[in-house]
Amino acid sequence: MRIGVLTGGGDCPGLNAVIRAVVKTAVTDYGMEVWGVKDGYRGLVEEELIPLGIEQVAGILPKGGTILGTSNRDSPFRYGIKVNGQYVYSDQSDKVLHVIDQYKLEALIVIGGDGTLTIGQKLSEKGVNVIGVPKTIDNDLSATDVTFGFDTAVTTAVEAIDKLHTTAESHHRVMIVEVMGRDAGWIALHAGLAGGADVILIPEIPFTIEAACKKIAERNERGRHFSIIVAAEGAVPLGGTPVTSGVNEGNIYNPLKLGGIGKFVQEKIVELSGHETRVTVLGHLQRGGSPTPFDRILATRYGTAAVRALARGEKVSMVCLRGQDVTTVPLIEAIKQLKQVPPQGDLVKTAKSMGISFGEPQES
Ligand SMILES: Nc1ncnc2c1ncn2[C@@H]1O[C@H](COP(=O)(O)OP(=O)(O)OP(=O)(O)O)[C@@H](O)[C@H]1O
Ligand SMILES: O=P(O)(O)OC[C@H]1O[C@](O)(CO)[C@@H](O)[C@@H]1O
Ligand SMILES: [Mg+2]
Repeated sequence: MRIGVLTGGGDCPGLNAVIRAVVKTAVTDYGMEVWGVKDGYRGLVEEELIPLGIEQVAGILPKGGTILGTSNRDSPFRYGIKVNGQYVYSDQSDKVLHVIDQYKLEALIVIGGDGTLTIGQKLSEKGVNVIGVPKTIDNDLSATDVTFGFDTAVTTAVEAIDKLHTTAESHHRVMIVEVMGRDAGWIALHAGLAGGADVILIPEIPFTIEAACKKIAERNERGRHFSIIVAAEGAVPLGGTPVTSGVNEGNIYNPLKLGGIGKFVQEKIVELSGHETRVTVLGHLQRGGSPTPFDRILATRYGTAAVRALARGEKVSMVCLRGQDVTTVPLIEAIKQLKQVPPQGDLVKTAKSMGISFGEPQES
């Protein structure tokens, strides 16, 4: 059996661990041949594929990023090419089928988030066998308990919060940490809880500055003249819209580049309370670096499970973690709905018991 593997969407730590596990399992356990597709679906349209053997994946387990490259723009169903500085779009999915045929690939393993997996589903409807592997630092895929990359991103954010704590305390400042999380506040919630934040702002719970300032004032009264606010980039002020920093050219599904919520909150806090405030935007630091042991293991389990699923004849599914077990779900189930933080869920309740404010209007 010959299979292809690609990585799509934003990169994250653990992609290489999946690629390694796919190749080692496919080659050693099943005698399969593996082809790596360069830069996500772009490589299938442009016919950029490389053979992947044991040698090619040696030493990549701890390496961040992806040896195959990735793209969070290229979809075969709406493929953009720049002509005279302007993107011109066309459906290149038949070209992709042709390339798959030419390389005699019997299946694709697509490692990505909701977008990459949705494209995988659409290709499967054209007859391609597709096994998805759920990746994203945002942890926003509902069919799995966890996506790989999330644990590393949270670890990076917690390290930053710990460091900001000491300087916040020394200078009696409010420190705002802006973390990623476009539609879901999982990184902010986990990092805020683990880092002992005072205020956590997430897309799922609209906030008011008044409530955040009340928390800061309460702390001041107790002699705690500093506070830590963790804000997800997609957090929304009550009655407002997310703060954006530009456009993602040619991306109709994610047309707006998020960013700037930290600065927005800073200006409002200074306006309302006069408290000295600083902002740190973690940005793509959260997507870089070596995966944590948890992510290395999860990614390895996902990679081996994806190959095993193909070997036992599965045609369109996604590997996922359910409790202690790695299993599979139909791919269509995996992309139905994003997983957001339940505002009444245990994690939010726990955070509230720790005195953490979510900036809810009733708090002010
Ligand atoms: N609902 C959708 N249907 C078809 N294509 C989509 C959809 N959503 C996104 N895409 C396309 O899928 C590609 C990858 O999407 P995206 O950049 O969101 O990455 P992803 O795989 O979802 O990972 P992540 O969002 O975690 O970075 C892009 O070309 C995007 O335009
Ligand atoms: O790399 P880009 O295009 O700036 O994408 C950033 C987006 O990707 C993500 O990291 C998801 O992969 C989001 O959290 C963030 O909004
Ligand atoms: Mg996406």
